[in-house]
Parts: sequence; C-alpha cells; structure tokens
Amino acid sequence: MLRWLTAGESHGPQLTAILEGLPAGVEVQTSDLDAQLARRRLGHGRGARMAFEQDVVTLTGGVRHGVTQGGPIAVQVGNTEWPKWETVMAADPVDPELIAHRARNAPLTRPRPGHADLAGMQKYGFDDARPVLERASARETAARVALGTVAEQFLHQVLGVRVVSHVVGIGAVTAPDGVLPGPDDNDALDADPVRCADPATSARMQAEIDDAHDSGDTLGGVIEVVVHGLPPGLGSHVHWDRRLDSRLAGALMGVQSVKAVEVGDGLETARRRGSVAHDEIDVTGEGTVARRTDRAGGIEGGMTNGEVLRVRAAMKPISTVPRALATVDTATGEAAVAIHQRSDACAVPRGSVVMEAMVALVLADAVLEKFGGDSVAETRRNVAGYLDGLAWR
Ligand SMILES: Cc1cc2nc3c(=O)[nH]c(=O)nc-3n(C[C@H](O)[C@H](O)[C@H](O)COP(=O)(O)O)c2cc1C
Ligand SMILES: C=C(O[C@@H]1CC(C(=O)O)=C[C@@H](OP(=O)(O)O)[C@H]1O)C(=O)O
Repeated sequence: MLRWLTAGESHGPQLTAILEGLPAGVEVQTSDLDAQLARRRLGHGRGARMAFEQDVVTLTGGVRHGVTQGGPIAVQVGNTEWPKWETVMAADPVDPELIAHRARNAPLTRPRPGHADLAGMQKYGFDDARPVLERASARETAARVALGTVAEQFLHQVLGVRVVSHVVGIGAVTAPDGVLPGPDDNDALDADPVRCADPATSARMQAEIDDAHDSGDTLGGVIEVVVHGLPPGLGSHVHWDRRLDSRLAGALMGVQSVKAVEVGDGLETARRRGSVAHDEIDVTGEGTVARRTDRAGGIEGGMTNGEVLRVRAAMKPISTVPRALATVDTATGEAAVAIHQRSDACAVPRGSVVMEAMVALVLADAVLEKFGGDSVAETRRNVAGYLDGLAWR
C-alpha cells in the first residue's frame, strides 16, 4: 500500500511531502521533479506569483544516486516568496511590535466566497482567515506534483505506462469530442498556452481567458487525464473502496476547486441508450479480443479493462474574483466586499498537471496492490507472470 502526506502553508518556508510504500529501484532524480513542477507553473491565465516564484526542490530521503531505496521518499519544495513572509508566517512567537505595522499581518476579516475562508474560521475558531487560506491554497499542489512524478516514474518503469492530460473545456468553450492524446503527446500539449489539443479551440479558450481577465472575472474548466499502457485487473469489483473508479474520483475531487469527476464518457453515457453506451467486444483471433469503442474510459466494474483510461475533472472558476464579491466583515459584522490581492484568472492548464499527479498516485497504489514487490525487478517479474497467464489478451 502506498501512503502519502503533504504539509506546509502557501507562504511558509516550504512544502514537505512524504511517499511511503514504493519499492526500491525506481529511477528518479531532482531534475525529473523540477521538470514536472515547471509544467505546473505554465498556462495562459496564470497569476503573477507563478511568473516570479521558483519551486526549489530537494529530495531529502529515500533516494540515493538517482534510485529509490525502499524507504519513505521525502521531498521539500521551497517557496522563494518566503523572505517576504518570514515574520508573518514564523513558526515561533514573534515580537508583536515587529509585525504590528505590517500590512501583511493585518487580520483578514472579509472572507472570500468560494474559498475555505469563512467555514474554516467558524470551524477552527479563528478571527482571521489567514491560517485557513494558507493551508487551503492550491500552492500545496506543488507537493502533490513532486510525489506524483515519482509515482509516474514507477508506473513507466514497471509497465511502460504513460499519463497524459489535456484541457477539454475553459468556461463555455469546449474542445471537439473524440480527441485522444497519444502516450507521447504531453510535450506538444505543454507547448500550447492552454494545453488544448485542438489549435482552433485553444485560440478561443485564450480569448475567453483574456475577456474574463479584462472584465475582472475568472474561469474554470474541464481537464481529461488519459493513461496508456495499463493492464486489465487494477482495482476490484468486490468492495466499494477497492473500486478504481471510486479511488480516482476521490483523488481528483480532493484537488482544490474540483467540483465534478467523470469516468470515460461520464454524464454523456447517462443520456445514451444502453445499445450505444457500452464497449462491444470482438473476437480478433485465438484467445484475443478487442473493444470497438472506449466509452467506459477503460474501467468496468471498478477495474481497468485494458483499454485507455480516461477520467475528467471539472474545476470551478477561481474564487478570488477581482470584480468585488459580496461578503461580511467578520470584525464589524457589516456587509463588505471580499479581499482580493492577486490571483490566477484561470488555473485550468496548470491544474491539468496536478490531475496527472493524482491519477499517477492512485494507479501506483493499485499496481502495488495487484503486483506487490519490494524492488522494481520483483514487481516487473510479477507483472510478467500475470500477463503471461492472462486469458483473452
Ligand atoms: C492549480 C490551482 C491553482 C489555483 N490558483 C488559485 C488562485 O490563484 N486564486 C484562487 O483564488 N484560487 C485558486 N485556486 C482554487 C482555490 O484553491 C480553490 O478555489 C479553493 O481552495 C476552494 O476550492 P474548494 O471549495 O474546491 O476547496 C487554484 C486551484 C488549483 C487546482
Ligand atoms: C502559489 C500557487 O498558487 C496559488 C494558489 C492560490 C489559491 O488560493 O489556491 C492563490 C494564489 O496565491 P497567492 O494568493 O499568494 O497569489 C496562487 O498563486 C502555486 O500553485 O504554486
């Protein structure tokens, strides 16, 4: 079983992440994490912070000379913003005089609708939204991408799996149906400002982001993660919490701002008749079969069926809306407008890389559950034994 945790605040010194349960022998190095974290900072609509902040990655445990050792993998992602915040966000008590006149330390008492601010203040008994927003912030997704990179390396090294993602909707602009990125398409998608596979739709998405930005507004959208190379039989039908679709949905819903998850054709499948909703099976040779379609997105009965895995996540529009949203000032009890400093206009292209990481972590867990192994070599042997004996290839 794979376990993982993240810790750290948006304006704290660093994020810390631990991944436990991965076998020894996975090849991974700092530059792999740097490359994935750089992808998470891209995208039309990103905010100012993404342009000037760097992710400073340090592997501090579990990896030696570019290879995992079997112990917990520990990663730090430093915030280069920290020097501006070291007093306000200090772990130890600070002289109140030192921060009394700092604008950054003023209590945030105008909670932003759509953020965790107000509910978090109520729940934890804070009279300041700062401690809530610091941890609720999607800055934390940098730690997830760091761990997801290691999970993805493992998946690729034991099974040749490739995790790819593309943006299929921004606001009301949607990409044409039926576009399926291939296993090696991430580089080309990264080169597109909104990670959309269709150039004409990409241009319309960018125009939509510019329009929202110019009118002080924000946008959400839909991301599809596509996984090539999975064998049949990951996950299980036997219990709800062993179902792969349930685990993927939980992981994707666990990303800040995600409001819906679809597996395969998802909601569209619910509108179809059964005769055109499923993936018919053809016998293609002795002991071999093929599906005519992949409407199920590679999962039937909570298990991979050997087809391409497709899952979608819908992100709500960015909650820090420049155009003032109504709220309460919790210090005075009066009506007010929500706090706003800076923000992304649209984080969907960046979110795409986070969704890949979440999918990779769930799949790495499912692969280890099915095949086990304390070393990559052992996992590979177990995979080969299973595939050799597989009926109906
Ligand atoms: C990659 C990514 C970047 C985000 N950037 C911002 C941002 O710059 N400003 C903002 O207000 N919300 C941003 N969000 C969304 C907020 O974190 C999110 O709306 C908030 O945590 C509440 O969402 P929830 O109700 O789903 O938890 C971002 C989300 C993701 C996944
Ligand atoms: C820092 C990141 O994203 C942040 C996520 C975020 C939010 O509210 O979720 C708000 C913004 O931070 P700030 O309020 O400091 O401008 C984003 O920049 C990051 O992804 O690395």
